[in-house]
Order: sequence, then C-alpha cells, then structure tokens
Amino acid sequence: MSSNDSDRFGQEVDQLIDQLTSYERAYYQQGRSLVSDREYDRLFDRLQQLEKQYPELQRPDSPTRRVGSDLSVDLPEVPHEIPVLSLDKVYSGQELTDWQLRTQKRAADMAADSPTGVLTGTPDFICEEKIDGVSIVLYYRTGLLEQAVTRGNGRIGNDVTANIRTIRRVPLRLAEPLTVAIRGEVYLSRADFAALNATLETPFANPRNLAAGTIRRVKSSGAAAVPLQFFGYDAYGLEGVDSHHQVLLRLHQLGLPVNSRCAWIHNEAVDADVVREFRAVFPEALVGTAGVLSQFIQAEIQQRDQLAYDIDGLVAKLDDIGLRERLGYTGHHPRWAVALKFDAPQGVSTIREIDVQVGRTGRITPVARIEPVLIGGSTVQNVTLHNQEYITGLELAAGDTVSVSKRGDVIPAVEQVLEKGAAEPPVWQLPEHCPSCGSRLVVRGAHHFCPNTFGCPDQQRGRLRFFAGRDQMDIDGIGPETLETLIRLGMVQSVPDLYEADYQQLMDEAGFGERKIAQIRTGIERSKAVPYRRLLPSLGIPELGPKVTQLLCDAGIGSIDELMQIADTGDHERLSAIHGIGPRIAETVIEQLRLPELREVISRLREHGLRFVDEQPETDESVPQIFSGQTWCVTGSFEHFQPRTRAAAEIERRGGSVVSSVSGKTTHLLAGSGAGSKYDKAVSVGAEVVDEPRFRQLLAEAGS
Ligand SMILES: NC(=O)c1ccc[n+]([C@@H]2O[C@H](COP(=O)([O-])OP(=O)(O)OC[C@H]3O[C@@H](n4cnc5c(N)ncnc54)[C@H](O)[C@@H]3O)[C@@H](O)[C@H]2O)c1
Ligand SMILES: [Zn+2]
Repeated sequence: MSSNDSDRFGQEVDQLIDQLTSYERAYYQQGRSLVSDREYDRLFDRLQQLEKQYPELQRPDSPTRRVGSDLSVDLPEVPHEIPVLSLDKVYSGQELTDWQLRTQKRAADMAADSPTGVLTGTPDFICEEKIDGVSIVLYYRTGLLEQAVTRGNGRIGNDVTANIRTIRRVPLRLAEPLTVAIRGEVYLSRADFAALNATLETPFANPRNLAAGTIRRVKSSGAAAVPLQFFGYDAYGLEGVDSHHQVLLRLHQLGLPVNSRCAWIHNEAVDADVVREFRAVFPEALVGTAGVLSQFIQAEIQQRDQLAYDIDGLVAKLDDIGLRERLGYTGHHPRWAVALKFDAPQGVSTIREIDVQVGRTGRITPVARIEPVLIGGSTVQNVTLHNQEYITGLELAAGDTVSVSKRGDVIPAVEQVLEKGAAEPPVWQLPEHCPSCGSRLVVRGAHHFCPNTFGCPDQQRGRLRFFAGRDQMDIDGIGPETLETLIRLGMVQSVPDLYEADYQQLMDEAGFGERKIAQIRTGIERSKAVPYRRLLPSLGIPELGPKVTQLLCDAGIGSIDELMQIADTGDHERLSAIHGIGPRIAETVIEQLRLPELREVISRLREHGLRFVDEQPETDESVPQIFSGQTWCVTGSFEHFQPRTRAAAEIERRGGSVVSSVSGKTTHLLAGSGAGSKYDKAVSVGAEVVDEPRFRQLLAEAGS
C-alpha cells in the first residue's frame, strides 16, 4: 500500500474507532443509542474490512478486538473464569450459509493438520434464537449459585448476584452438585414489559433496556418486582459432553430453563435414540439435515412478532465441542458461532405535530402524531412521549425525522432522532396552560398536571370513561362512544350524572333505540350492586386503586364514612400503619377525601344506592376455596356472568385474586367470547386458559 493510502485509511480507521467507541459508551453505559444498530454494524464491518486489508493499521484498542464494555462503577467488579465474548455477525441467510461453509472448511483443514483429528463428513450445527436481553454468567460451585456476573468487558464483569437471585427461573441450587459456569440471557417478556412500563414515571423504550436497568440496580428489593426471566445457552466445565446439543440437554437436566425453539442441523445419519431424547426435552426443536436450517430461519422470521419475548436474530453454533476448541476465539468473538441479525422492527417517520392529552388524573401526556408508518405488520401514527424529561432526553421537536420501534404488541416508542427539522425551539416544550380548561399547569414529579380536577372537561371525560370501563364498574351499554354522545348532548358531565340522566332523550339520536336505551338503564341499575371494593377504585381517586382499597378493607377500614372520618381528623398514622400503605399514599388519600367536590360526588352516588360499605367479606368461608393462591384475569364477555365483574366476584369468593392485565404472575385466564390480546399473552406466559363452560363446571364440581 502506498504511503498515501496508509494515511488516508489510517485516518479513516482512527475516526471509525473514535466513533464506535463513543457509540458503545452511550449504548452500554447509558442505555442510549446515538445511531441505529444497522449504522453501528455498518461502521463496525467497515473497520473490520480495513483492518483485514491493511493489517498494519490494526490498533490494540480497536472495537473489533475487544468486547464493548458495559462495566458500571457502581457495582463490584469480578474477573471472569471463562471467555465472555460477543458474536460475529451476518445479515442474510445466504451469508449464514457462506459462513457455515467457511467454518466447515476451516474445521476440516484443522482436522487434517492435526495428528489425532479426523473429521468424518461435515459437522453438525445448532441454531438458536438470539434473545434480545442481557448477557449473564452464572457461576455455580458444588451445585450452589455462587455468583452472577454481567458480561462487562469480557474479562471483568459486574457482580449482580443479589439481583439475579430474585429471578424465579434461575435455580439457586442445581440438580447435581457441579461446579460449572453457565452463560445465558436475562430477559423480560413483552407482556410483562408493557404492564410494568405503564406504571413507570419515565418508561423504557424496550424490554432489554428495562431488564438491563433492573439487573444493574444497586438495591435488589426493586429487582424482585420485575418478573425477569432466563434462558441458559451454554455451559463450561461439564464433564462427559462433547457436543452442544448434549450441553443443552444437560442444562435442562440441571434445572435451568433452556429455549426449546432451536434447530439441530445434522449432516450424517445420527442415532435415532439420541434424536428422540432431544425431541422429548425440546418439543419445538427442528431436527434434520441441511434443509432444516432455512426452514428454521423462515419460521422464526414469520413468528417473530408473536413470540412472548424480543429476539434480534438467530445464533448458529458448531455442535462439536472438540472442533470448537480447535477453532478458538478472536478477542471479540468465538470462531465457531455466528449471529444472523434481523432488522429491528423499526420504521422511519416524521413528526407532524406534538399534541397534549389530559388524563383523568389531570396528568398531561405529550403524544407525537407521525406520518403513518408500517412497522411489524401494523400502522403506527401516534406515539406517546410520556413527559417533558423524555422529550428533552431525545431532543425532539415537530418536523424531526425519527426512528420508531414497535415490538409485538408493545406500545410504539421513538427510539431516536435521525435528522432534526427546522422547528424553533429545537426541543419541544410543554405549554404552560391546560389545553382543555386553560388552567396553569403544575409540576409533580416527572409530570405536569392540570390542577383543575373537577372543572376540567378532559379530566371529567377521562374519569367517566374510567368509571364505566370494563375493568372498573363495567357498565353495560355505556361504552366510550355512548359516553361521547351523552357528553355532547350535555346529559352527563360528571359520574353521578350517569345515575340522574333521562336516557329517554336519546331516542332522537341516530343509533339509539328502545333496545339500546333499555340496555343502558339495565346496565346503570346493575352497577348499583357493584361491591365497595370495586366501586371505590372506580372513582379514580389518586392512590385509591384496588390494592389500597383491599388493604384498607382488610385492616378494618371498610366504609367510605370511616375513611372520611380519618380524613377529617387528619389521622395519617391510622393509614400509614397499614403494611403496604406508605406516608405518601396516606397523605394523598387524606388530601383527596377532604375535597368538597369529591364529597359531593360520593353523597350523590350514595343517594342512588351505590354501595359505600364493604359488605361481602372477600372470601366466604362457607364456600370451598378452590381458587386459593391463584391469580386470575377475566376477559371477553359471558353468557352467565353479566356484567363480567360477577365472574370476578365468583373467583374472589373462592379465594382467588383477580387482576386486570396478564403478567408472569397470572395463573389463569377466564376467557369469554371476544377475548383479544389477553388470550395470546396468557398463552405466552403459560397461564391456564379457562372458557365459560369449563369455569361453570369448576364451580359446580366444588358444589358451589
Ligand atoms: N446503536 C448503537 O449505538 C450501538 C452501540 C453498540 C452496540 N450496538 C448493538 O449491539 C451489538 C453488539 O453488541 P454485543 O457485542 O452485545 O453483541 P450482540 O448482543 O449482538 O451479540 C452477542 C450477545 O448475544 C446474546 N445472545 C442471546 N441469545 C444467545 C444465544 N442463544 N447464544 C449465544 N448468545 C446469545 C449474548 O448475550 C451475547 O452476549 C451491535 O451489533 C449493535 O447491534 C449498538
Ligand atoms: Zn384542565
């Protein structure tokens, strides 16, 4: 190479290393992407190519020669006992096949060189899903989990044992007293991510970021609240295994969760018994000769959106461990494995404008209206931006070109700004006044609020929707559209109006007839019998959700009168003495229950016969507690349980608890007709799905 070339490419190499290093720092240490993964990978590949072509330009600190470090100074550091590296990457099935052939050839050459090595036929490969989570190494000593360590820089990781111990699926003790190092991925299911993220002040863009944040928490009490999961995919130090498929079987035998969605591509005739054993443990695995690989790739690409968790590709690994050892490692990756990276389910769009929504609690949520874009099979045009902090973090404004992600049924998120528009100021700012009522906004925590609780039309609308909604009072006949009509006609403004409106007036409205009106009246009438434990949370009083209501009732504060009396006397201790209710909740509840407007709502509802006393004990000792210890979610509509809160009441009477969304803790889904996404989620988290006939049978069998 001429000295000119050397200068030019030398400069490019230096620049690539600087760029990649700063992207890595943001990505691994702050969980932020400054460029898309595709762009990062493109620069990485370019660097790799230059270094290969001009070896004299190789620098020891090049990202191609080491693993991007996610070490945190807040956590203790531990040296690894095994190489914990990254993966080499390809981007198409064709490239994967090429890699396979290259690796095969290399292995064959090595076998020929070695005096003992005999390579008969072509080697086997295992292909696995590349789970998009956080890499972790579990060190077991004589069967006990001694240490769990992050990848770190590949040689040194962070000790996160206390957090990993909170993961139910990670055994603290193996089935055998072995000393082994196990590599695997910690991840969060999409359903759990969605449920949890919705409760966070400043949410995460994807399950991986939330999982990574959880694992690196300094206090492990918080980690326990996140239902992290784990898949093991490799082990070091096992005796008597000489192939990767045996390693997977052994991991399973030792009590570690292993992903059954994999493929074993064998080229020689293998022992049918061995295949049978593998299939028995991994029923979803594809096993067969060459064609199986493309079959597996196709199936994964097709089913990717329906998986319970995110994957960002597949990993192909040489099955023969002896061959692996001969092929060895670079400073960055093993030579015997490769990742086939999938495109992220991302789209590029432009922000048309940023709107402001006022929720039922007065919380202000900015929402980006974007040019419609198709991502992972669905069109996205609204993306929540959560709060000002979130927008400031992204440096976002109308007119910006952004990348937007949507994984499975997780809500779409803006991942990053790709190109700034011309908006002034360059970062969007929340307005100072409520768009619905004009009140000056106030700041509480990470959010802005409209303080005009009872006079703000949008807040009233939000509370009405919430009150009548499926997971609260579930008032038959009062869906969002009917509510809109009632509000438009001025028939209903606040919750008690629902019980005072003259529904006959609807006769003149298009879409309303005798039958619909009768349905509304019956719905309203029935709602009066909804038990206190469901009624109180339906009012949407901040902090007075189902959980706190239950805690209060169980602690003997079982009526609104008692609560109001506590509010009047300002007896904070009486509330904060209850386990699960902290001083902040006590404060808010008291403050709220002192509001004259809320008291008026309550007294009007009471006049209409709604139940403000906890009459039904939650469990009824005379009834067999057949659902004790179980967590049910109820969805769809039912023939014999209308409104469906009645089905929920049947479960609670028999000792079960009822939740409004499916998560890893859900054990059963009672699915009526028209059960939607909850059905898929339930299946994905392994909850038992029970239909109405089966449910009635369960009740009948228990003689109740
Ligand atoms: N956008 C950015 O600025 C930026 C910056 C740095 C890195 N990145 C992204 O991160 C990638 C590099 O990160 P990396 O080095 O962690 O590599 P990687 O995450 O792409 O691949 C290696 C990891 O895959 C995981 N994995 C999951 N399932 C596995 C299985 N079945 N078998 C083996 N491993 C499995 C392991 O944890 C392993 O550490 C880049 O390709 C890029 O996509 C992006
Ligand atoms: Zn307002």
